[in-house]
Amino acid sequence: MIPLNGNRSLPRQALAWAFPLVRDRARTVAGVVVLSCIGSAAALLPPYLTQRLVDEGIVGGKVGLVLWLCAAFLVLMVGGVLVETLSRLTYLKLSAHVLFGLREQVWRHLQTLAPTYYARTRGGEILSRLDGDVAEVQRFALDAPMALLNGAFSLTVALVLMLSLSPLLTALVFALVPLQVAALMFTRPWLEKSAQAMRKESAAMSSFFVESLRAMKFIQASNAARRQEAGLRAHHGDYFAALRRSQLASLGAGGLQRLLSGLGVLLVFAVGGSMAAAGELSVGVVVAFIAYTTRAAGPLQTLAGVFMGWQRAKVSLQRIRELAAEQPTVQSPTHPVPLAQPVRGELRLDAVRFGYGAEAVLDGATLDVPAGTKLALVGASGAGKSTLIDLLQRHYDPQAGRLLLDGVRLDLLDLAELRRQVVVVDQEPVLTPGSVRDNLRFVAPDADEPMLLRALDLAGLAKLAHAGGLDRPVGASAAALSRGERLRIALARAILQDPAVLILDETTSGLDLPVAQAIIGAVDHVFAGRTRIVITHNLASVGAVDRIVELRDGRLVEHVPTRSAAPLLRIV
Ligand SMILES: Nc1ncnc2c1ncn2[C@@H]1O[C@H](COP(=O)(O)OP(=O)(O)OP(=O)(O)O)[C@@H](O)[C@H]1O
Repeated sequence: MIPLNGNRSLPRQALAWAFPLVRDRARTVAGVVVLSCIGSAAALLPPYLTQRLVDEGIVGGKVGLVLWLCAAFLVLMVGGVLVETLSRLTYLKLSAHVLFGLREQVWRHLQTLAPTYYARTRGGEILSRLDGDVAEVQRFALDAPMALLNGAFSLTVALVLMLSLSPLLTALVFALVPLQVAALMFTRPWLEKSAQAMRKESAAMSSFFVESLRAMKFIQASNAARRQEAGLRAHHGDYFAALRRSQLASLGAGGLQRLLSGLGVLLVFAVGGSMAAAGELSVGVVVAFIAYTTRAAGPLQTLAGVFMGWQRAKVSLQRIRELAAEQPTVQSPTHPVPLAQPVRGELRLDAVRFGYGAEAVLDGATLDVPAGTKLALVGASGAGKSTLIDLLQRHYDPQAGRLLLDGVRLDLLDLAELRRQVVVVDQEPVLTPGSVRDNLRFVAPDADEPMLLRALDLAGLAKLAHAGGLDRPVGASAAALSRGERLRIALARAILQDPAVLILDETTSGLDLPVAQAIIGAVDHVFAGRTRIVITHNLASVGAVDRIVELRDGRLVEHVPTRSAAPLLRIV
Protein backbone atom coordinates (compact mmCIF):
# COMPACT_ATOMS: atom_id res chain seq x y z
CA MET A 1 0.00 0.00 0.00
CA ILE A 2 1.28 3.44 -0.90
CA PRO A 3 0.17 5.57 2.07
CA LEU A 4 -1.52 8.40 0.19
CA ASN A 5 -4.65 9.66 1.85
CA GLY A 6 -7.14 11.11 -0.64
CA ASN A 7 -8.90 13.28 1.96
CA ARG A 8 -5.89 15.45 2.69
CA SER A 9 -4.81 18.36 0.51
CA LEU A 10 -2.17 17.39 -2.06
CA PRO A 11 0.79 19.17 -0.39
CA ARG A 12 -0.09 17.54 2.92
CA GLN A 13 -0.29 14.15 1.23
CA ALA A 14 3.17 14.59 -0.28
CA LEU A 15 4.63 15.71 3.05
CA ALA A 16 2.87 12.98 5.02
CA TRP A 17 4.09 10.34 2.58
CA ALA A 18 7.74 11.37 2.97
CA PHE A 19 7.56 12.25 6.67
CA PRO A 20 8.29 8.79 8.16
CA LEU A 21 11.44 8.57 6.03
CA VAL A 22 12.55 12.06 7.06
CA ARG A 23 11.83 11.22 10.71
CA ASP A 24 14.16 8.21 10.37
CA ARG A 25 16.98 10.65 9.75
CA ALA A 26 16.13 13.34 12.32
CA ARG A 27 19.81 14.07 13.07
CA THR A 28 20.71 14.49 9.42
CA VAL A 29 17.71 16.79 8.95
CA ALA A 30 18.78 18.89 11.93
CA GLY A 31 22.30 19.02 10.47
CA VAL A 32 21.05 20.20 7.07
CA VAL A 33 18.81 22.88 8.61
CA VAL A 34 21.56 24.21 10.90
CA LEU A 35 24.16 24.19 8.12
CA SER A 36 21.91 25.94 5.63
CA CYS A 37 20.96 28.59 8.19
CA ILE A 38 24.63 29.20 9.03
CA GLY A 39 25.31 29.46 5.28
CA SER A 40 22.50 31.99 4.84
CA ALA A 41 23.65 34.07 7.80
CA ALA A 42 27.21 34.05 6.44
CA ALA A 43 25.85 35.31 3.12
CA LEU A 44 23.83 38.10 4.75
CA LEU A 45 26.61 39.59 6.87
CA PRO A 46 28.85 41.02 4.07
CA PRO A 47 26.44 43.81 2.99
CA TYR A 48 26.15 44.89 6.62
CA LEU A 49 29.93 44.98 6.94
CA THR A 50 30.15 46.81 3.59
CA GLN A 51 28.25 49.73 5.07
CA ARG A 52 30.87 50.00 7.86
CA LEU A 53 33.69 49.55 5.36
CA VAL A 54 32.42 52.41 3.18
CA ASP A 55 31.14 54.83 5.82
CA GLU A 56 33.60 54.27 8.65
CA GLY A 57 36.59 52.75 6.90
CA ILE A 58 36.85 54.49 3.52
CA VAL A 59 34.96 57.79 4.09
CA GLY A 60 36.12 57.94 7.74
CA GLY A 61 39.73 57.24 6.69
CA LYS A 62 40.33 54.26 9.07
CA VAL A 63 42.82 52.06 7.19
CA GLY A 64 43.05 49.51 10.04
CA LEU A 65 39.28 48.99 10.01
CA VAL A 66 39.33 48.50 6.23
CA LEU A 67 41.93 45.74 6.61
CA TRP A 68 40.08 44.07 9.51
CA LEU A 69 36.86 44.08 7.55
CA CYS A 70 38.61 42.60 4.50
CA ALA A 71 39.89 39.78 6.74
CA ALA A 72 36.33 39.25 8.03
CA PHE A 73 35.08 39.08 4.40
CA LEU A 74 37.70 36.44 3.65
CA VAL A 75 36.69 34.32 6.65
CA LEU A 76 33.00 34.60 5.70
CA MET A 77 33.78 33.67 2.09
CA VAL A 78 35.86 30.58 2.90
CA GLY A 79 33.49 29.54 5.72
CA GLY A 80 30.52 30.01 3.37
CA VAL A 81 32.01 27.72 0.75
CA LEU A 82 32.85 25.03 3.34
CA VAL A 83 29.44 25.20 4.99
CA GLU A 84 27.66 25.05 1.63
CA THR A 85 29.66 22.01 0.53
CA LEU A 86 28.95 20.20 3.77
CA SER A 87 25.30 21.18 3.69
CA ARG A 88 24.85 19.94 0.10
CA LEU A 89 26.52 16.61 0.78
CA THR A 90 24.38 16.05 3.87
CA TYR A 91 21.30 17.01 1.91
CA LEU A 92 22.25 14.61 -0.87
CA LYS A 93 22.41 11.74 1.63
CA LEU A 94 19.06 12.68 3.09
CA SER A 95 17.31 13.12 -0.26
CA ALA A 96 18.67 9.78 -1.52
CA HIS A 97 17.30 8.07 1.60
CA VAL A 98 13.85 9.60 1.06
CA LEU A 99 13.82 9.01 -2.71
CA PHE A 100 14.82 5.36 -2.39
CA GLY A 101 12.34 4.80 0.42
CA LEU A 102 9.44 6.24 -1.59
CA ARG A 103 10.46 4.36 -4.71
CA GLU A 104 10.68 1.07 -2.81
CA GLN A 105 7.09 1.59 -1.63
CA VAL A 106 5.89 2.16 -5.19
CA TRP A 107 7.85 -0.88 -6.34
CA ARG A 108 6.36 -3.02 -3.54
CA HIS A 109 2.90 -1.92 -4.66
CA LEU A 110 3.68 -2.71 -8.31
CA GLN A 111 4.71 -6.20 -7.29
CA THR A 112 1.22 -6.87 -5.94
CA LEU A 113 -0.68 -5.89 -9.09
CA ALA A 114 -2.31 -8.50 -11.29
CA PRO A 115 -1.17 -9.40 -14.82
CA THR A 116 -4.19 -7.48 -16.17
CA TYR A 117 -2.62 -4.20 -14.99
CA TYR A 118 0.58 -4.97 -16.88
CA ALA A 119 -1.42 -6.07 -19.91
CA ARG A 120 -3.22 -2.72 -20.19
CA THR A 121 -0.49 -0.32 -19.03
CA ARG A 122 2.45 0.71 -21.16
CA GLY A 123 5.85 -0.06 -19.65
CA GLY A 124 7.10 3.52 -20.09
CA GLU A 125 4.09 4.85 -18.19
CA ILE A 126 5.01 2.72 -15.21
CA LEU A 127 8.69 3.55 -15.57
CA SER A 128 8.12 7.29 -15.66
CA ARG A 129 5.98 7.13 -12.50
CA LEU A 130 8.56 5.00 -10.73
CA ASP A 131 11.41 7.28 -11.78
CA GLY A 132 10.50 10.88 -12.59
CA ASP A 133 7.26 11.23 -10.65
CA VAL A 134 8.60 9.79 -7.42
CA ALA A 135 11.66 12.07 -7.74
CA GLU A 136 9.47 15.18 -8.21
CA VAL A 137 7.43 14.37 -5.12
CA GLN A 138 10.55 13.63 -3.08
CA ARG A 139 12.15 16.92 -4.16
CA PHE A 140 9.09 18.86 -3.14
CA ALA A 141 8.54 16.98 0.13
CA LEU A 142 12.09 17.66 1.22
CA ASP A 143 12.82 20.99 -0.46
CA ALA A 144 9.64 22.75 0.58
CA PRO A 145 10.01 22.49 4.38
CA MET A 146 13.77 23.14 4.16
CA ALA A 147 13.33 26.14 1.88
CA LEU A 148 10.53 27.48 4.06
CA LEU A 149 12.66 27.16 7.17
CA ASN A 150 15.74 28.59 5.55
CA GLY A 151 13.79 31.28 3.68
CA ALA A 152 12.02 32.39 6.87
CA PHE A 153 15.32 32.49 8.77
CA SER A 154 17.19 34.38 6.03
CA LEU A 155 14.36 36.86 5.55
CA THR A 156 14.22 37.52 9.30
CA VAL A 157 17.98 38.06 9.54
CA ALA A 158 17.91 40.28 6.43
CA LEU A 159 14.94 42.22 7.79
CA VAL A 160 16.63 42.87 11.15
CA LEU A 161 19.90 44.00 9.50
CA MET A 162 18.11 46.13 6.91
CA LEU A 163 15.82 47.76 9.50
CA SER A 164 18.86 48.70 11.56
CA LEU A 165 20.28 50.47 8.47
CA SER A 166 17.18 52.17 6.99
CA PRO A 167 13.52 51.43 7.84
CA LEU A 168 12.35 53.45 4.82
CA LEU A 169 14.40 51.52 2.25
CA THR A 170 13.43 48.25 3.98
CA ALA A 171 9.73 49.11 3.59
CA LEU A 172 10.33 49.90 -0.10
CA VAL A 173 12.01 46.56 -0.79
CA PHE A 174 9.39 44.50 1.06
CA ALA A 175 6.50 46.40 -0.51
CA LEU A 176 7.18 44.36 -3.64
CA VAL A 177 6.54 40.99 -1.93
CA PRO A 178 2.72 40.99 -2.47
CA LEU A 179 3.36 41.71 -6.15
CA GLN A 180 5.73 38.75 -6.34
CA VAL A 181 3.13 36.47 -4.75
CA ALA A 182 0.46 37.73 -7.18
CA ALA A 183 2.81 37.05 -10.11
CA LEU A 184 3.27 33.46 -8.91
CA MET A 185 -0.46 32.88 -8.62
CA PHE A 186 -0.93 34.34 -12.10
CA THR A 187 1.54 31.86 -13.64
CA ARG A 188 0.32 28.83 -11.64
CA PRO A 189 -2.10 27.26 -14.21
CA TRP A 190 0.51 27.69 -16.91
CA LEU A 191 3.13 25.89 -14.80
CA GLU A 192 0.75 23.05 -13.94
CA LYS A 193 -0.44 22.43 -17.51
CA SER A 194 3.07 22.44 -18.89
CA ALA A 195 4.17 19.98 -16.17
CA GLN A 196 1.31 17.66 -17.15
CA ALA A 197 2.31 17.80 -20.83
CA MET A 198 5.94 17.15 -19.92
CA ARG A 199 5.19 14.07 -17.80
CA LYS A 200 2.87 12.70 -20.50
CA GLU A 201 5.47 13.07 -23.25
CA SER A 202 8.25 11.70 -21.11
CA ALA A 203 6.12 8.60 -20.35
CA ALA A 204 5.26 8.16 -24.05
CA MET A 205 8.94 8.38 -24.99
CA SER A 206 9.93 5.81 -22.32
CA SER A 207 7.16 3.48 -23.55
CA PHE A 208 8.44 3.83 -27.10
CA PHE A 209 11.96 2.80 -26.03
CA VAL A 210 10.85 -0.03 -23.74
CA GLU A 211 8.55 -1.52 -26.38
CA SER A 212 10.98 -1.07 -29.28
CA LEU A 213 13.89 -2.62 -27.38
CA ARG A 214 11.78 -5.61 -26.48
CA ALA A 215 10.71 -6.03 -30.11
CA MET A 216 14.10 -5.25 -31.69
CA LYS A 217 14.48 -8.60 -33.40
CA PHE A 218 10.99 -8.34 -34.86
CA ILE A 219 11.65 -4.76 -36.00
CA GLN A 220 14.83 -5.89 -37.76
CA ALA A 221 13.13 -8.89 -39.34
CA SER A 222 10.21 -6.75 -40.55
CA ASN A 223 12.56 -4.19 -42.14
CA ALA A 224 10.79 -1.66 -39.97
CA ALA A 225 13.90 0.17 -38.70
CA ARG A 226 13.15 3.25 -40.83
CA ARG A 227 9.55 3.38 -39.66
CA GLN A 228 10.73 3.12 -36.05
CA GLU A 229 13.15 6.00 -36.65
CA ALA A 230 10.26 8.06 -38.01
CA GLY A 231 8.31 7.09 -34.88
CA LEU A 232 11.21 8.25 -32.71
CA ARG A 233 11.37 11.56 -34.62
CA ALA A 234 7.65 12.07 -34.04
CA HIS A 235 8.18 11.48 -30.32
CA HIS A 236 11.11 13.91 -30.37
CA GLY A 237 8.85 16.53 -31.96
CA ASP A 238 6.15 16.09 -29.30
CA TYR A 239 8.72 15.95 -26.52
CA PHE A 240 10.38 19.14 -27.71
CA ALA A 241 7.03 20.94 -27.88
CA ALA A 242 6.27 19.89 -24.30
CA LEU A 243 9.78 20.81 -23.17
CA ARG A 244 9.55 24.24 -24.80
CA ARG A 245 6.18 24.81 -23.16
CA SER A 246 7.56 23.82 -19.80
CA GLN A 247 10.67 25.99 -20.23
CA LEU A 248 8.53 28.94 -21.32
CA ALA A 249 6.36 28.48 -18.25
CA SER A 250 9.28 28.44 -15.83
CA LEU A 251 11.14 31.16 -17.72
CA GLY A 252 7.99 33.29 -17.65
CA ALA A 253 7.37 32.68 -13.95
CA GLY A 254 11.06 33.05 -13.06
CA GLY A 255 11.44 36.08 -15.34
CA LEU A 256 8.54 37.88 -13.66
CA GLN A 257 10.16 37.27 -10.28
CA ARG A 258 13.50 38.60 -11.52
CA LEU A 259 11.84 41.67 -13.01
CA LEU A 260 10.20 42.45 -9.70
CA SER A 261 13.50 42.00 -7.83
CA GLY A 262 15.16 44.26 -10.40
CA LEU A 263 12.44 46.81 -9.73
CA GLY A 264 13.42 46.65 -6.04
CA VAL A 265 17.04 47.46 -6.92
CA LEU A 266 15.88 50.38 -9.08
CA LEU A 267 13.74 51.70 -6.24
CA VAL A 268 16.75 51.56 -3.89
CA PHE A 269 18.84 53.32 -6.53
CA ALA A 270 16.24 56.01 -7.09
CA VAL A 271 15.08 56.66 -3.51
CA GLY A 272 18.29 55.71 -1.64
CA GLY A 273 20.48 57.42 -4.27
CA SER A 274 18.44 60.67 -4.11
CA MET A 275 18.53 60.65 -0.31
CA ALA A 276 22.29 60.03 -0.33
CA ALA A 277 22.72 62.87 -2.89
CA ALA A 278 20.72 65.15 -0.59
CA GLY A 279 22.92 64.07 2.35
CA GLU A 280 20.06 62.35 4.19
CA LEU A 281 21.62 58.88 3.97
CA SER A 282 25.19 57.63 3.92
CA VAL A 283 26.67 56.12 0.74
CA GLY A 284 27.49 52.94 2.70
CA VAL A 285 23.82 52.35 3.54
CA VAL A 286 22.86 52.69 -0.16
CA VAL A 287 25.62 50.26 -1.19
CA ALA A 288 24.55 47.77 1.53
CA PHE A 289 20.92 48.01 0.43
CA ILE A 290 21.74 47.35 -3.18
CA ALA A 291 23.44 44.14 -2.04
CA TYR A 292 20.52 43.30 0.27
CA THR A 293 17.93 43.84 -2.38
CA THR A 294 19.53 41.14 -4.49
CA ARG A 295 20.30 38.93 -1.46
CA ALA A 296 16.84 39.31 0.05
CA ALA A 297 15.50 38.33 -3.35
CA GLY A 298 17.47 35.08 -2.89
CA PRO A 299 15.21 33.53 -0.24
CA LEU A 300 12.17 34.96 -2.01
CA GLN A 301 13.25 33.36 -5.24
CA THR A 302 13.93 30.08 -3.43
CA LEU A 303 10.38 30.20 -2.11
CA ALA A 304 9.13 30.98 -5.61
CA GLY A 305 11.15 27.98 -6.81
CA VAL A 306 9.41 25.80 -4.21
CA PHE A 307 6.08 27.03 -5.49
CA MET A 308 7.03 26.19 -9.09
CA GLY A 309 8.37 22.81 -7.95
CA TRP A 310 5.05 22.17 -6.25
CA GLN A 311 3.17 22.67 -9.52
CA ARG A 312 5.29 19.88 -11.02
CA ALA A 313 5.11 17.71 -7.89
CA LYS A 314 1.31 18.08 -7.84
CA VAL A 315 1.08 16.56 -11.32
CA SER A 316 3.48 13.79 -10.29
CA LEU A 317 1.66 13.09 -7.04
CA GLN A 318 -1.59 12.75 -8.95
CA ARG A 319 0.06 10.25 -11.29
CA ILE A 320 1.34 8.23 -8.32
CA ARG A 321 -2.12 8.37 -6.75
CA GLU A 322 -3.54 6.83 -9.92
CA LEU A 323 -1.03 4.03 -9.55
CA ALA A 324 -1.76 3.68 -5.83
CA ALA A 325 -5.47 3.40 -6.63
CA GLU A 326 -4.77 0.21 -8.59
CA GLN A 327 -5.76 -2.41 -6.09
CA PRO A 328 -4.03 -5.77 -5.84
CA THR A 329 -6.53 -8.36 -7.05
CA VAL A 330 -5.39 -10.86 -4.44
CA GLN A 331 -3.85 -10.60 -1.03
CA SER A 332 -2.36 -13.15 1.30
CA PRO A 333 -4.72 -13.75 4.26
CA THR A 334 -3.59 -12.36 7.61
CA HIS A 335 -4.19 -15.71 9.29
CA PRO A 336 -3.57 -18.33 6.60
CA VAL A 337 -4.75 -21.93 6.98
CA PRO A 338 -1.69 -24.20 6.99
CA LEU A 339 -1.64 -27.11 4.56
CA ALA A 340 -1.38 -30.58 6.06
CA GLN A 341 2.13 -31.96 5.45
CA PRO A 342 3.14 -33.53 3.21
CA VAL A 343 1.10 -31.59 0.68
CA ARG A 344 -0.72 -34.13 -1.49
CA GLY A 345 -1.57 -31.93 -4.48
CA GLU A 346 -5.29 -32.65 -4.71
CA LEU A 347 -7.10 -29.98 -6.70
CA ARG A 348 -10.76 -29.15 -6.83
CA LEU A 349 -12.71 -26.60 -8.83
CA ASP A 350 -16.24 -26.03 -7.70
CA ALA A 351 -18.60 -24.12 -10.08
CA VAL A 352 -15.90 -21.54 -10.81
CA ARG A 353 -16.94 -18.40 -12.62
CA PHE A 354 -14.40 -15.83 -13.81
CA GLY A 355 -14.27 -13.13 -16.48
CA TYR A 356 -11.94 -10.21 -17.17
CA GLY A 357 -14.93 -8.02 -17.97
CA ALA A 358 -18.65 -8.64 -18.08
CA GLU A 359 -18.22 -11.72 -20.23
CA ALA A 360 -17.32 -14.95 -18.39
CA VAL A 361 -14.29 -16.93 -19.53
CA LEU A 362 -15.00 -19.69 -17.01
CA ASP A 363 -18.63 -20.28 -16.13
CA GLY A 364 -19.50 -23.14 -13.79
CA ALA A 365 -16.15 -24.91 -14.26
CA THR A 366 -16.08 -27.96 -11.98
CA LEU A 367 -13.32 -30.53 -11.69
CA ASP A 368 -11.76 -32.93 -9.19
CA VAL A 369 -8.12 -33.79 -9.65
CA PRO A 370 -6.99 -36.46 -7.19
CA ALA A 371 -3.41 -36.19 -5.96
CA GLY A 372 -0.89 -37.69 -8.35
CA THR A 373 -3.05 -37.40 -11.48
CA LYS A 374 -1.51 -36.45 -14.78
CA LEU A 375 -4.21 -34.52 -16.54
CA ALA A 376 -4.18 -33.11 -20.05
CA LEU A 377 -6.14 -29.89 -20.36
CA VAL A 378 -7.21 -29.12 -23.90
CA GLY A 379 -9.45 -26.56 -25.51
CA ALA A 380 -9.65 -24.19 -28.43
CA SER A 381 -7.46 -21.12 -28.52
CA GLY A 382 -8.99 -18.49 -26.23
CA ALA A 383 -11.08 -21.07 -24.35
CA GLY A 384 -9.54 -19.95 -21.03
CA LYS A 385 -6.89 -22.56 -20.22
CA SER A 386 -4.22 -20.05 -19.17
CA THR A 387 -6.87 -18.15 -17.24
CA LEU A 388 -7.65 -21.29 -15.30
CA ILE A 389 -3.95 -21.69 -14.47
CA ASP A 390 -3.78 -18.07 -13.33
CA LEU A 391 -6.66 -18.85 -10.95
CA LEU A 392 -4.82 -21.92 -9.65
CA GLN A 393 -1.76 -19.78 -8.87
CA ARG A 394 -4.10 -17.10 -7.49
CA HIS A 395 -3.23 -14.23 -9.76
CA TYR A 396 -7.00 -13.64 -9.61
CA ASP A 397 -9.83 -14.91 -7.44
CA PRO A 398 -12.97 -16.31 -9.05
CA GLN A 399 -16.08 -14.15 -9.06
CA ALA A 400 -18.08 -17.21 -7.97
CA GLY A 401 -17.30 -20.77 -6.95
CA ARG A 402 -14.22 -22.12 -5.19
CA LEU A 403 -10.80 -23.56 -5.95
CA LEU A 404 -9.21 -25.86 -3.39
CA LEU A 405 -5.83 -27.43 -2.81
CA ASP A 406 -5.88 -30.45 -0.49
CA GLY A 407 -9.37 -29.38 0.56
CA VAL A 408 -8.37 -25.82 1.56
CA ARG A 409 -9.73 -22.83 -0.33
CA LEU A 410 -6.86 -21.13 -2.17
CA ASP A 411 -7.71 -17.70 -0.76
CA LEU A 412 -7.25 -19.07 2.77
CA LEU A 413 -3.72 -20.26 2.04
CA ASP A 414 -0.59 -18.22 2.47
CA LEU A 415 0.02 -16.84 -1.04
CA ALA A 416 3.73 -17.63 -1.03
CA GLU A 417 3.05 -21.18 0.18
CA LEU A 418 0.42 -21.69 -2.56
CA ARG A 419 2.86 -20.53 -5.22
CA ARG A 420 5.53 -22.83 -3.80
CA GLN A 421 3.16 -25.77 -4.15
CA VAL A 422 1.64 -24.87 -7.54
CA VAL A 423 4.37 -24.17 -10.09
CA VAL A 424 3.86 -23.32 -13.74
CA VAL A 425 6.34 -23.79 -16.57
CA ASP A 426 5.02 -21.96 -19.57
CA GLN A 427 5.81 -21.75 -23.24
CA GLU A 428 8.19 -18.79 -22.96
CA PRO A 429 9.92 -19.09 -19.59
CA VAL A 430 11.35 -15.90 -18.21
CA LEU A 431 15.10 -16.00 -17.70
CA THR A 432 16.64 -13.42 -15.43
CA PRO A 433 19.88 -11.61 -16.33
CA GLY A 434 22.99 -13.39 -15.06
CA SER A 435 24.27 -16.96 -15.11
CA VAL A 436 22.47 -20.29 -15.14
CA ARG A 437 23.23 -20.43 -11.40
CA ASP A 438 21.55 -17.04 -10.86
CA ASN A 439 18.50 -18.30 -12.71
CA LEU A 440 18.21 -21.43 -10.63
CA ARG A 441 18.85 -19.56 -7.37
CA PHE A 442 16.13 -17.07 -8.33
CA VAL A 443 13.57 -19.61 -7.14
CA ALA A 444 15.75 -21.55 -4.72
CA PRO A 445 18.15 -19.11 -3.03
CA ASP A 446 19.26 -21.70 -0.47
CA ALA A 447 20.01 -24.55 -2.88
CA ASP A 448 23.64 -25.68 -2.75
CA GLU A 449 25.78 -26.46 -5.80
CA PRO A 450 25.11 -30.25 -5.85
CA MET A 451 21.34 -29.55 -5.75
CA LEU A 452 21.63 -27.16 -8.69
CA LEU A 453 23.68 -29.64 -10.70
CA ARG A 454 21.28 -32.47 -9.95
CA ALA A 455 18.30 -30.35 -11.04
CA LEU A 456 20.06 -29.52 -14.32
CA ASP A 457 20.89 -33.18 -14.80
CA LEU A 458 17.31 -34.29 -14.19
CA ALA A 459 16.02 -31.59 -16.54
CA GLY A 460 18.16 -33.05 -19.32
CA LEU A 461 20.93 -30.45 -19.20
CA ALA A 462 23.64 -32.90 -18.18
CA LYS A 463 26.12 -31.22 -20.50
CA LEU A 464 25.62 -27.89 -18.74
CA ALA A 465 25.73 -29.58 -15.37
CA HIS A 466 29.13 -31.13 -16.01
CA ALA A 467 30.98 -28.49 -17.98
CA GLY A 468 31.05 -25.62 -15.50
CA GLY A 469 27.77 -24.58 -17.10
CA LEU A 470 26.38 -23.06 -13.95
CA ASP A 471 28.51 -20.00 -14.71
CA ARG A 472 27.30 -19.73 -18.27
CA PRO A 473 25.77 -16.31 -18.81
CA VAL A 474 22.17 -16.52 -19.86
CA GLY A 475 21.56 -12.84 -20.29
CA ALA A 476 18.27 -11.02 -20.20
CA SER A 477 17.88 -11.79 -23.86
CA ALA A 478 16.23 -15.02 -24.84
CA ALA A 479 18.64 -15.26 -27.75
CA ALA A 480 21.47 -16.59 -25.56
CA LEU A 481 19.95 -20.09 -25.36
CA SER A 482 17.81 -22.29 -27.57
CA ARG A 483 14.13 -22.58 -26.65
CA GLY A 484 14.60 -26.20 -25.63
CA GLU A 485 17.45 -25.17 -23.30
CA ARG A 486 15.41 -22.33 -21.82
CA LEU A 487 12.55 -24.74 -21.14
CA ARG A 488 14.91 -27.19 -19.48
CA ILE A 489 16.29 -24.43 -17.25
CA ALA A 490 12.70 -23.59 -16.30
CA LEU A 491 12.14 -27.27 -15.61
CA ALA A 492 15.27 -27.40 -13.44
CA ARG A 493 13.85 -24.43 -11.50
CA ALA A 494 10.58 -26.33 -11.01
CA ILE A 495 12.54 -29.37 -9.80
CA LEU A 496 14.28 -27.19 -7.21
CA GLN A 497 10.95 -25.72 -6.11
CA ASP A 498 9.70 -29.26 -5.51
CA PRO A 499 5.98 -28.43 -5.84
CA ALA A 500 3.00 -30.67 -5.15
CA VAL A 501 1.38 -29.56 -8.41
CA LEU A 502 3.26 -28.91 -11.62
CA ILE A 503 1.54 -27.22 -14.52
CA LEU A 504 2.96 -27.18 -18.03
CA ASP A 505 1.23 -24.45 -20.05
CA GLU A 506 1.85 -25.41 -23.68
CA THR A 507 5.43 -25.84 -22.60
CA THR A 508 6.49 -28.11 -25.41
CA SER A 509 4.30 -26.75 -28.18
CA GLY A 510 6.23 -25.90 -31.31
CA LEU A 511 9.19 -28.10 -30.38
CA ASP A 512 10.20 -31.11 -32.47
CA LEU A 513 8.33 -34.16 -31.29
CA PRO A 514 11.46 -35.98 -29.99
CA VAL A 515 12.54 -32.87 -28.02
CA ALA A 516 9.01 -32.38 -26.66
CA GLN A 517 8.80 -36.04 -25.67
CA ALA A 518 12.23 -35.90 -24.01
CA ILE A 519 11.16 -32.92 -21.90
CA ILE A 520 7.86 -34.57 -20.95
CA GLY A 521 9.80 -37.77 -20.21
CA ALA A 522 12.00 -35.83 -17.78
CA VAL A 523 8.92 -34.32 -16.13
CA ASP A 524 7.23 -37.72 -15.79
CA HIS A 525 10.39 -39.19 -14.34
CA VAL A 526 10.97 -36.47 -11.75
CA PHE A 527 7.34 -35.70 -10.91
CA ALA A 528 5.94 -39.24 -11.03
CA GLY A 529 3.22 -39.56 -8.43
CA ARG A 530 2.69 -35.77 -8.23
CA THR A 531 -0.21 -33.88 -9.72
CA ARG A 532 0.57 -32.66 -13.21
CA ILE A 533 -1.64 -30.58 -15.48
CA VAL A 534 -0.43 -30.40 -19.04
CA ILE A 535 -2.05 -27.86 -21.29
CA THR A 536 -1.61 -28.82 -24.87
CA HIS A 537 -2.89 -28.48 -28.39
CA ASN A 538 -1.20 -31.74 -29.33
CA LEU A 539 -1.80 -34.76 -27.14
CA ALA A 540 0.82 -36.79 -29.01
CA SER A 541 3.54 -34.65 -27.49
CA VAL A 542 2.61 -35.05 -23.83
CA GLY A 543 2.94 -38.80 -23.34
CA ALA A 544 0.54 -40.99 -21.44
CA VAL A 545 -2.02 -39.15 -19.34
CA ASP A 546 -4.54 -40.31 -16.76
CA ARG A 547 -7.29 -38.00 -17.88
CA ILE A 548 -8.15 -35.58 -20.64
CA VAL A 549 -10.35 -32.64 -19.82
CA GLU A 550 -11.54 -30.12 -22.35
CA LEU A 551 -12.38 -26.54 -21.52
CA ARG A 552 -15.36 -25.63 -23.65
CA ASP A 553 -17.79 -22.73 -23.26
CA GLY A 554 -16.40 -21.98 -19.82
CA ARG A 555 -16.93 -25.51 -18.49
CA LEU A 556 -14.68 -28.52 -18.04
CA VAL A 557 -15.74 -31.60 -19.98
CA GLU A 558 -14.18 -35.00 -19.36
CA HIS A 559 -12.91 -36.86 -22.43
CA VAL A 560 -12.15 -40.52 -23.00
CA PRO A 561 -9.79 -41.56 -20.22
CA THR A 562 -6.62 -42.99 -21.65
CA ARG A 563 -3.21 -44.21 -20.67
CA SER A 564 -1.98 -44.25 -24.25
CA ALA A 565 0.05 -41.57 -25.93
CA ALA A 566 -2.15 -41.65 -29.04
CA PRO A 567 -3.40 -38.29 -30.29
CA LEU A 568 -7.05 -38.84 -29.34
CA LEU A 569 -7.83 -35.23 -29.74
CA ARG A 570 -6.03 -32.66 -31.74
CA ILE A 571 -7.20 -29.14 -31.35
CA VAL A 572 -5.14 -26.54 -33.09
N1 LIG B 1 -5.51 -9.86 -19.23
C1 LIG B 1 -6.61 -10.06 -19.94
N2 LIG B 1 -7.53 -9.09 -20.05
C2 LIG B 1 -8.68 -9.28 -20.74
N3 LIG B 1 -8.97 -10.42 -21.40
C3 LIG B 1 -8.08 -11.42 -21.34
C4 LIG B 1 -6.87 -11.31 -20.61
N4 LIG B 1 -6.18 -12.46 -20.73
C5 LIG B 1 -6.95 -13.28 -21.49
N5 LIG B 1 -8.07 -12.64 -21.86
C6 LIG B 1 -9.16 -13.21 -22.68
O1 LIG B 1 -9.66 -14.34 -22.00
C7 LIG B 1 -9.94 -15.39 -22.90
C8 LIG B 1 -9.19 -16.66 -22.49
O2 LIG B 1 -7.78 -16.42 -22.66
P1 LIG B 1 -6.72 -17.53 -22.29
O3 LIG B 1 -5.38 -16.95 -22.54
O4 LIG B 1 -7.01 -18.02 -20.93
O5 LIG B 1 -7.06 -18.65 -23.37
P2 LIG B 1 -6.26 -19.96 -23.71
O6 LIG B 1 -7.25 -21.05 -23.73
O7 LIG B 1 -5.09 -20.13 -22.82
O8 LIG B 1 -5.79 -19.62 -25.19
P3 LIG B 1 -4.51 -20.16 -26.01
O9 LIG B 1 -4.70 -21.62 -26.21
O10 LIG B 1 -4.60 -19.40 -27.28
O11 LIG B 1 -3.30 -19.82 -25.19
C9 LIG B 1 -9.56 -14.88 -24.28
O12 LIG B 1 -10.73 -14.44 -24.92
C10 LIG B 1 -8.63 -13.73 -24.00
O13 LIG B 1 -8.73 -12.75 -25.00
